Amino acid sequence: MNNTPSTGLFISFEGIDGAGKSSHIAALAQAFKDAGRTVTLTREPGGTPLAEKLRNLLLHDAMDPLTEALVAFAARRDHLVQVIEPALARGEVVVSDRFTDATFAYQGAGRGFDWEKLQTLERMAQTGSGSNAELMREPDLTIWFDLPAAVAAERLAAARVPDRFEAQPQDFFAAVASGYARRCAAAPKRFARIDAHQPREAVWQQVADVLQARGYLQGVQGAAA
Ligand SMILES: Nc1ncnc2c1ncn2[C@@H]1O[C@H](COP(=O)(O)OP(=O)(O)OP(=O)(O)O)[C@@H](O)[C@H]1O
Ligand SMILES: Cc1cn([C@H]2C[C@H](O)[C@@H](COP(=O)(O)O)O2)c(=O)[nH]c1=O
Repeated sequence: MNNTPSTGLFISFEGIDGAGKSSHIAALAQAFKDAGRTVTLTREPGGTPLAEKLRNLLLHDAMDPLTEALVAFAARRDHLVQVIEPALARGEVVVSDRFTDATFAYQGAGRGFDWEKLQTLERMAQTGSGSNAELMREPDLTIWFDLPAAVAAERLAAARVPDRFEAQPQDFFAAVASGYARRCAAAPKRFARIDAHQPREAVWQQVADVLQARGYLQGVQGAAA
């Protein structure tokens, strides 16, 4: 079946490390494919060869908060120009594991970097990346997995060796979560808050309900693995 519409759809997933986004992102991408859509599944920082190199620096090399923000936005600009805008122009669904809200949450609320300067960088990096020079590209929908920092820490302790961010103390993640809450309050139409402190099936049901309520996907089946 090829019912690809002429306009694309851009969905980002956000949340503190360990909030449980990963398996649901894959399941959502599959649900769109089952509905006949072409999906570009991507992530930030990353998504292009250059941005993946910048990701490696961001996750493993010590740097000050402004440098972190500049690296994140440099990676984002390349990702937008090389991958996201072309996919949206082809009418695809772009599903990204994190986007700009992560920079506000981690570098802004987490590291304490100036919120207004981040807004300036956001406008610079996300304007004129596609065919419409005036447009500041933002996701059509941001699915925010809200989970207490203490619960995320328990989940991650059992899961994997931490990178530079995952090794931060719980206070840092509580601050990051407050950054997401601030972005959500500023853009309530774009954001959908998911209560991620639930069993996987219940979390998936919330994601499916959001997609259905917004008319992006009907009759979504199947819980995330
Ligand atoms: N609803 C859930 N209940 C309990 N454990 C969960 C749930 N969802 C995910 N987990 C577990 O928590 C850990 C972190 O999940 P996951 O890697 O999906 O998080 P994430 O948000 O993608 O994290 P990151 O952004 O750091 O990559 C994994 O071990 C996963 O199996
Ligand atoms: C986009 C973005 C990400 N980060 C942080 C958030 C996470 O700790 C890592 C990415 O790891 P993940 O396992 O792929 O979630 O990077 C950041 O600090 N700033 C950003 O803009």
